[in-house]
Amino acid sequence: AWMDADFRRQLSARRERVEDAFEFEGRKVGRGSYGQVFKTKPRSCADAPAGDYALKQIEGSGLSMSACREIALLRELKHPNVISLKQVYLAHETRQIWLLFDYAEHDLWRMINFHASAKKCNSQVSLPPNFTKSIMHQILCGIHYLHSNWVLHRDLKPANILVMGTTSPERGRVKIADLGLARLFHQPLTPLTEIDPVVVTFWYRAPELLLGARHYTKAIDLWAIGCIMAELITDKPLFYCKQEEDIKTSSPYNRDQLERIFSVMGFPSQQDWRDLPHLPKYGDLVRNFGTGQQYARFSLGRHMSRSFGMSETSPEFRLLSRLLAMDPLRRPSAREALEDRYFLEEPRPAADVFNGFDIPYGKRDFISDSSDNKDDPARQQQSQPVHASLQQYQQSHQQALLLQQQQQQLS
Ligand SMILES: Cc1ccc(-n2nc(C(C)(C)C)cc2NC(=O)NCCO)cc1
Repeated sequence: AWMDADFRRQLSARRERVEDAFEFEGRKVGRGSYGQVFKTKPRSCADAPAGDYALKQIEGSGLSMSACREIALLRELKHPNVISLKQVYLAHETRQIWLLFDYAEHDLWRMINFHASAKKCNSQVSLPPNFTKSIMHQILCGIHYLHSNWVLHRDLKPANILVMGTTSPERGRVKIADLGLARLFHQPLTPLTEIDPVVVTFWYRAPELLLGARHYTKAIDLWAIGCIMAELITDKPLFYCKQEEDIKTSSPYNRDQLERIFSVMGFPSQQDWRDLPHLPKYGDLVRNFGTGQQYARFSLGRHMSRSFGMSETSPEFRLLSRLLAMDPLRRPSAREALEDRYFLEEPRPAADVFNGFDIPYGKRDFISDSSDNKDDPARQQQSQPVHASLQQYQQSHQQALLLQQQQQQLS
């Protein structure tokens, strides 16, 4: 052994063990190919400040490439809208790696599902008028910070946008994370067969990626942010596309996903996207879609006004259509998006996206070990029956309303 045995024994005796410092038994809130995440509190003896933490046990053992990347990346990054790594624990006996993060009670995937269910049950959930604007502003601030540090996210989607809960001092603050599985491979053309066969959604993938672009770019992240903005407005994935379970494609070209994009956006003309013919899969595109005449009457404006009564002249729509430019060169940078009129006019974006309103969403459920991993959000399944938390919300909200009415009658 390269170190003196006695010295090693001393080090090992002094090393803080994660199980001594934190209580996490039976408090698993997430699991995927990346490992598993627990909601945890520091034990009284630990020197961590009180409050909830997320403890991530990284899959595999020893310093894997992905563990190295995650630690090296996160320890350099510090921004209010990016998840922050608090501590790293190396369990030498089991060669396990544990990462400690601040705990985020909510994420956009669960929040949007909650609103979609509420709409289906025709029950109203009250949210501040600047809710979407506040969330968009903080996502763009976080991505602007990452992009200025030359960090691309590569897998932005609602499940990766966390929001701090009411027990956190940062109530209602957005934290960009990567709970991911696509994080393991940088090349956009990695055959999905190599990635865990969990269903990967293409709904947020920019058209150039679907047409074989070889490198991720900042513009690819901005496209995904446009998709998230539309979903926050309508509570539906803009480019929702049914996909066969455990899609085992090795090609980046996904005809159904492209078809969905064209049926919302229309088909890009030569003027819209000059470099389109230079993309690797342009031949497949022409073979499958010809000149795209069948999409001539479709446009984002038509889709958003018909499906949501949104005006094509509103600042909200204008920013959305800038983010969803088919040609990546025409999409704004994060900074240009932040300077858009949408964020300058009333109501202004708020630091607490809930703006002091009650937070209607339930807490995360604990995952028992028996249930298979169908629960992880990457499968776009619901871990908690959303209507359960909806009922809780209605009951608590109902009581508050009754109390208010009684008080008004009394006064
Ligand atoms: C292998 C690996 C996995 C996740 C990350 N990663 N990257 C980021 C950004 C948002 C800074 C880009 C955040 C993370 N990691 C996490 O968000 N970890 C907490 C839940 O797993 C990096 C590398």
